[in-house]
Amino acid sequence: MSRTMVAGNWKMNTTPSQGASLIREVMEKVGTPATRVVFGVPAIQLMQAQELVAGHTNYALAAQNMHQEANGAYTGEISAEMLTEVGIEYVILGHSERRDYAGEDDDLINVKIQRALEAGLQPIYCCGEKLDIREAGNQELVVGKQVEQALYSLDPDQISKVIIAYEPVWAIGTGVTASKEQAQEMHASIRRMIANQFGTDVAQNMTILYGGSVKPNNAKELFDQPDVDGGLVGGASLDADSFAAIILAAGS
Ligand SMILES: O=C[C@H](O)COP(=O)(O)O
Repeated sequence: MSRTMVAGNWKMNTTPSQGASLIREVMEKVGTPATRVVFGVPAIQLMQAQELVAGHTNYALAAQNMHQEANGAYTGEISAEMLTEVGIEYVILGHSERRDYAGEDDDLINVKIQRALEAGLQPIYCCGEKLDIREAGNQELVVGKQVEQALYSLDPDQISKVIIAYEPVWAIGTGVTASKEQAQEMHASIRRMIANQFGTDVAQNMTILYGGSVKPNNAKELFDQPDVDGGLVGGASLDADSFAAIILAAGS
């Protein structure tokens, strides 16, 4: 299977009707995509959006979060099993906004990843350094620790279902994108870590996405890097023309 994927993370944007229009518009513009396309929609829209993508080759949905327990007295939360029962295939875990605003750390994210995998979801695991870490030149060290804590306890079968999204926090929603060299350097470093821990085959098959101000005008040069397999796109995924252009930039 090809490693390429373009995922949109709508965050807390779009009402259900706006979201349905956006999915329809993107699908109309792109047709059958050559790469996997995933819409990361707000929880309340998942079931309606699932009806729109069901049966369409290469389109799928991601939840933006889920709880680490299978069920129980967790008011306001959504479980992995609830997601899989309605046909959701992916879940975004460890996004920097959840780390910052909900206090999630890599130990918790590790538990969530295991729960997601048990339920049959593919986690899109987000990691990435803040600006002060980048300025100090410690990005490989810090991202390496995140990857180690969140993923190293997985078994070979589990890790083969994980997608990693490298998202430098300083590039998220800022309009400042990592250069193609910076992205490639970090993606290669993450892939090396995966190879060292799980073997070359696992590393070579792993999808590693870049996220952080991906736009139509920078997507191709980022996606052309040998270790950048596509993108996790925030702001630009809310505009059908922009998201369609980014999908097409990923090729196959
Ligand atoms: O999950 C997506 C990232 O947070 C990137 O967001 P952005 O494309 O708006 O910078």
